[in-house]
Parts: sequence; C-alpha cells; structure tokens
Amino acid sequence: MKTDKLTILPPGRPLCGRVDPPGSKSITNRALLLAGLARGTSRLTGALKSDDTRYMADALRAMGVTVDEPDATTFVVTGSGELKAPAEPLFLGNAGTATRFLTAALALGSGRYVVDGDEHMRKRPIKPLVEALKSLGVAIEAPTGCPPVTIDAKGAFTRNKVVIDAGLSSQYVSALQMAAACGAEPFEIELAGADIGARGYIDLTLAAMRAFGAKVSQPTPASWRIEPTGYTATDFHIEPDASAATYLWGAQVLTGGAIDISTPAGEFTQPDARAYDVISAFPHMPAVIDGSQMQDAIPTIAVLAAFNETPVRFVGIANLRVKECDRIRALSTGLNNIRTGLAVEEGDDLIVHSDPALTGQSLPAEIDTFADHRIAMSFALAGLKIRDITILDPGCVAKTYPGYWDALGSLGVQFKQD
Ligand SMILES: O=C(O)C1=C[C@@H](OP(=O)(O)O)[C@@H](O)[C@H](O)C1
Ligand SMILES: C=C(OP(=O)(O)O)C(=O)O
Repeated sequence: MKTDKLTILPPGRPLCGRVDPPGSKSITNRALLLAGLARGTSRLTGALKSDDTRYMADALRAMGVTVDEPDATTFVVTGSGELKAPAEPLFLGNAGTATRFLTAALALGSGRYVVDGDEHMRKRPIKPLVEALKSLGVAIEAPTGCPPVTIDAKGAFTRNKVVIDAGLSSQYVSALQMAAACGAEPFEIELAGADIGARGYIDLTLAAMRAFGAKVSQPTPASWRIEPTGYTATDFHIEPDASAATYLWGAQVLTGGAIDISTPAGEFTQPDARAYDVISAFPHMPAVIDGSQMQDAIPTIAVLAAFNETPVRFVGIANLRVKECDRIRALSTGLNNIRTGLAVEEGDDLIVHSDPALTGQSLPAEIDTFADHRIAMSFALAGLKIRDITILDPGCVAKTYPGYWDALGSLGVQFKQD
C-alpha cells in the first residue's frame, strides 16, 4: 500500500463473502527457527509471508540456512544443525518474535552475533531475557535493555536451569524453551512470579517444538524440562492467523454480514481465537473483558466496544504498553480522536464509553497508527460504520497482514487514497 493515508468509505451494507486469512505469524516464525536449527530439509506450508517472517527468513539465510520459497505460502528450509555467525548484524525490523527467539537460540551458537531492529524494536524490552542468558554464562550485552543485543556465543550454557520473569513478554520463555533443546544436557526453565501473561503462546511453542522432535515435560504449572534432543527436520503445516481472523470477525458483526474465513474458531490453536466468543457477543459485549490471554485481539475488540450497547472495561492488558507501540495509549488516542471522551485510561485498564449512535455519523479523524499494524487494522473497522475515518501509514499492516486492504476490498469495501 503505497500511500500515506487511506480513508475508509462505509459500505452501508453487510459485508459478505469469503476471505482466507494469511498463515499464523507466531507459528510461522517458530517453525522457521526450528527448521533452521534442524539438520536436513523441512517444508513449511500455509506459512505467512510478511515483514516479520521475512526478517526471520533473511536472518536464517545470513547464518547459512537455505530458505527457498516455491510459492506464496511455502518455505523450504535446509539447515545444518547450527546457525553460523553472520558477517553483519541481524536486522529484524520490529519483529518481536524473531528478535527474542533468535537472541536465545544464538546464545548456543558459536562466535559473535548482533541482533538489532528498527527504531521501534529498539524501544521494546529484552533485558529479562538477556539477564537470564547471562545467568547461564552467556557473554551477552544489551546496554539499553532493548536491542541491539551483542552475543559472544561459546556453544553451551554453564548451568542447566534458569528462572525467567515473563511479565513483560511470554516470548522470553518461548525463546529459552526453543533454544534449550539444542543444549548438551536436560534443561529446566522456571517462571519467576505467579503466572505468565499469555500461556497460549507457550502452548504454541511446545507444540511446534514437539513437531520438530523435541521432548518437553512440565513438572509444575510454572516449570518445564527440555531434553537435549536438538531438532529433526520435518514437513509442517501452519494454520491461519487467529489475530488476523479477529478483524474479519469484527467486520462481520459490525456490518451484520457473513464472512467465511474457512477455519472455525474452535480449530485454531492460537490464543487470540478465544476472542471469537466475545466478538460474537457484539453489540452486547460484557462490561469487563480480561485481555491477558488474547492480548493481540484487544485492539480489535476495543474498537468494536465503541459501538457496543454498553461500555467495556479492558483489564489484564498492561503488557500492551510494550508491544509495537503503547497500544493502550494508541487506542485511547485514536478513539478520543474520533470523539472526545470515547475512551479513558485508568492505570493499565482501558475503558471504552460506547455509543451505538456513532454509526452513520461523519466524524473526521486521522488515526495515528504509531507504525503498529494492529492499530491500523483495528481502526479500519471503525471506518466501516463512521464516515471520514482516515488511517495514517496504512502500509504498516505489512508486518503481519500485507493483503489486509485487499481483503476488505474483496468484500466490497472502498477507500479514498490521499
Ligand atoms: O509468542 C508469540 O508469538 C507472541 C507473543 C505475544 O507477545 P508477548 O509475549 O511479548 O506479549 C504476542 O503479542 C505476539 O504477537 C506474538
Ligand atoms: C506484538 C506483536 O508482535 P511481536 O511481539 O511479534 O512483534 C503483534 O503481532 O501484535
């Protein structure tokens, strides 16, 4: 999408048709890494091709892994069982999964690796993971607590147990889990603190690891034991992206349409699929919604909440402040830009003071997306019901859903490009 601004023209009718969401970003980047760590050739089908997965694929290529792309949804990955130190720093854009996952995996490599990203990624915390790797004897530095991260890897951890605080990101745990199978002895990971923000992502990690031959047990609800199996190349099919599905579910309920995405909500293994029930309750969504186990769906649901019959308070969403942007602030800013008072932050809660009468009005608003794909895709839904909603930097959706605007267009949504 080569334009700075995109205004959505409300269709004025139900959106009906079929749209196949792209492959899961979370699962694709797990499968790419595990295939890159395995010895042999793996065929990944149903894969997402987007900025985030391209960064991961290019990083693997820079470390000696062959990554072929025979079609728009397939990666064929041939690894040697190791990731060779690259000549240049690895640039990973704002791909949190690629950045966190590779940081841990490279700690067991050999030589110097620099993991870096764009200006936004350089503001996203990685210190807990860096400190955990330091406790394992890894020579690793991240002076700002965010990328760039420099690793002087010597091929092994000096201890076989780590305690990790995953309060800011479950990706720290997933990263250690995936790396641990490449170690020389059984490894134990224990969560510091009570629970983890997004347990569903840990489940994705364990499922992907096991598909590539890892052996993982769970002695307690907050600890895992990983055997030193390494990874075995395999063919692996990736399910559609549940977070991407939420925008289509949202467009369906907002317009009273029928959008077939081929995959029933109950067949997704990703945590955001649980948003389906809440979205389906629209316009009678509950007064309090806990976002801790469906974090990436909260922008979608928060915009829907503006049109709900009753106000909605979002709780359990503190770590939305350290995603691609401060999403609580971005949502509050965008909703109040549409109409003052539509949203308010209370600590790390977000309250949306819904008003069904918004529908059909012209409320000219230029929505700052803060380079965040989910802010862009979510506020596009407001444009289905309110006239003169303009999305700034619409191309930022390429992070995980490059075909988003075409998908809405295929359902009959029209746009004005400035
Ligand atoms: O493990 C994953 O694939 C992800 C975990 C979540 O991030 P955090 O664990 O950093 O909250 C989620 O927001 C992100 O889109 C993908
Ligand atoms: C937070 C997200 O991605 P990541 O952390 O992988 O950059 C997201 O896709 O909403």
